[in-house]
Amino acid sequence: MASEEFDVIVIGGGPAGENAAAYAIAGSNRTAALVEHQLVGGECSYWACMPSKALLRPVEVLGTARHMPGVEEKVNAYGLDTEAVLARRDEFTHNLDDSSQVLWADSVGIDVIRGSARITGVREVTVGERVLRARHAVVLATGTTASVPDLPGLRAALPWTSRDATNVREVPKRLAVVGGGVVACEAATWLHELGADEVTLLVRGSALLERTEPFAGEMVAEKLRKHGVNIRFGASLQSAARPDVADTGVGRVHGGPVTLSVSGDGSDPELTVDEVLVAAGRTPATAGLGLDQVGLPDHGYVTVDDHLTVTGVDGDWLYAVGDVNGRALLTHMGKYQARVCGDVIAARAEGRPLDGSRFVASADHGQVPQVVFTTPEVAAVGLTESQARADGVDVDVVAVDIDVAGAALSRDDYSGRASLVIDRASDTIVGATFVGSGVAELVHAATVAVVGKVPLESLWHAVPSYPTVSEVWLRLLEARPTAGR
Ligand SMILES: Cc1cc2nc3c(=O)[nH]c(=O)nc-3n(C[C@H](O)[C@H](O)[C@H](O)COP(=O)(O)OP(=O)(O)OC[C@H]3O[C@@H](n4cnc5c(N)ncnc54)[C@H](O)[C@@H]3O)c2cc1C
Ligand SMILES: NC(=O)c1ccc[n+]([C@@H]2O[C@H](COP(=O)([O-])OP(=O)(O)OC[C@H]3O[C@@H](n4cnc5c(N)ncnc54)[C@H](O)[C@@H]3O)[C@@H](O)[C@H]2O)c1
Repeated sequence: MASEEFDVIVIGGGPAGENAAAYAIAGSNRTAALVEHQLVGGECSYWACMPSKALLRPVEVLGTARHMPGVEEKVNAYGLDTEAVLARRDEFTHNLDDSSQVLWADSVGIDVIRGSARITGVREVTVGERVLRARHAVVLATGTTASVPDLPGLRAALPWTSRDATNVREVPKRLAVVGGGVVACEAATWLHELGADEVTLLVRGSALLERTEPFAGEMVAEKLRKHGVNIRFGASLQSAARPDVADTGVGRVHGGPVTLSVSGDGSDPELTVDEVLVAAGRTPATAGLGLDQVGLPDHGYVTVDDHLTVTGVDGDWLYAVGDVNGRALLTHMGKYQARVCGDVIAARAEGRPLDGSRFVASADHGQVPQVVFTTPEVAAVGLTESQARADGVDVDVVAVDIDVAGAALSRDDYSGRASLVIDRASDTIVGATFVGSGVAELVHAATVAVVGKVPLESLWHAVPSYPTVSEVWLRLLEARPTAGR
């Protein structure tokens, strides 16, 4: 077996892995290998964030146009042009060709190695016949894959996962979606608009988007229902039967009708659909990765400290960034961790102390922003009221409808709501949630306030421009009894 040496070896070429490799060698003559067994760019670029947002943007634009006098008269008779929407999606995913990402890797001095990697010893990674040795660090960035519950008949029915939904080629007319989380809500939104006439969400809990403020899930549910999506809460999938299964490829209907057995919500116990999309969370891609070779459990999320160093392994050489550490399953958080991790590797390689906040992934703890691109959008950062109370924080909560001039101007049917969770002791915001059209771009101001621990007294002087949706900040501050008085 050939043996090669690199300063840094990264396993997994998704957004987290790419950034960890780039930061670890930036401005130095260190070498890095990035091992990828599918496409450089990872789940995000080809099967997750990029295609899903490319599919959702036209839905939002059409929704706005349909509520804008002067425009609505021109568009109301039409739906989306499915072919054009899918073609634009394919442009964003580069038709599943990663050559531009590989060129970028090359340009920053990263060697891309194709193949499936596994750890075979301390600082040692094996890819097929090649044994790679790391002088300084090995970074795990293998991400997650879609979880498909082990229910009778379900896996045999070849259900859709998020990859099929984002890479849709053939829109099923009757669709069941298992789950009520982010993937379920977003996918139901675009698939319904692209022509899935009968969409049923099977949600085992009692709310959508359970990790957000309750009003967010309620507003998304209300809008989905208004658009004709059937949401069954308390509905538990028991089994699936698909007599005519066909492996037609990603994004195509996988055979004949599927009959689902559903219990718990008192509604029809049998549901027959053309396709079932399982959106029931993620499984870390650690099975077979050789974690047991270094004394770690051989599956599950990999636990790290705030330097992204894997806990339970001596020598500070093994790191894990992105989805695989289970801290925050979001691209921007994986890339943030990667920047911290790369800086830590560089500092340790150069014998510099880890002095300063740049070397600590502090935002992972209660300061995570997220945008859910549903109709309406949900944008949130930090803690919800219930999370803050569970953490023992004494909080005030203010919530107002987004009823400002900027909102009314942006579309005629604007309806939205915003809330702040305020730590009474420090008079700072520990959480913020916005629901409404276009709120995706509103959340970063809240992130700055949360991370910067900006006192509300100071925020009173951060004057939102008129007429913008951001004016809701003023309404929120006014809604707090003592604000600015
Ligand atoms: C439908 C959907 C939509 C999403 N939308 C958003 C969004 O809008 N915004 C957002 O922030 N997040 C979104 N996410 C989450 C986001 O996709 C993930 O958080 C992100 O991809 C994680 O990046 P990563 O680099 O950790 O892992 P991944 O992107 O999963 O990349 C891991 C890479 O490692 C490779 N790999 C795995 N094992 C090995 C091995 N043994 N050897 C070699 N290579 C290996 C894989 O092939 C893959 O390329 C979405 C997720 C889904 C499912
Ligand atoms: N816009 C975004 O930021 C975005 C978009 C999509 C996905 N993501 C990320 O991807 C991750 C995965 O998304 P997701 O929607 O798959 O997961 P999720 O954790 O958000 O939701 C999973 C849903 O499936 C349900 N569920 C879990 N196990 C089940 C079972 N056995 N039977 C029936 N229902 C079950 C849960 O109750 C929940 O409703 C999320 O953590 C999210 O952060 C982000």
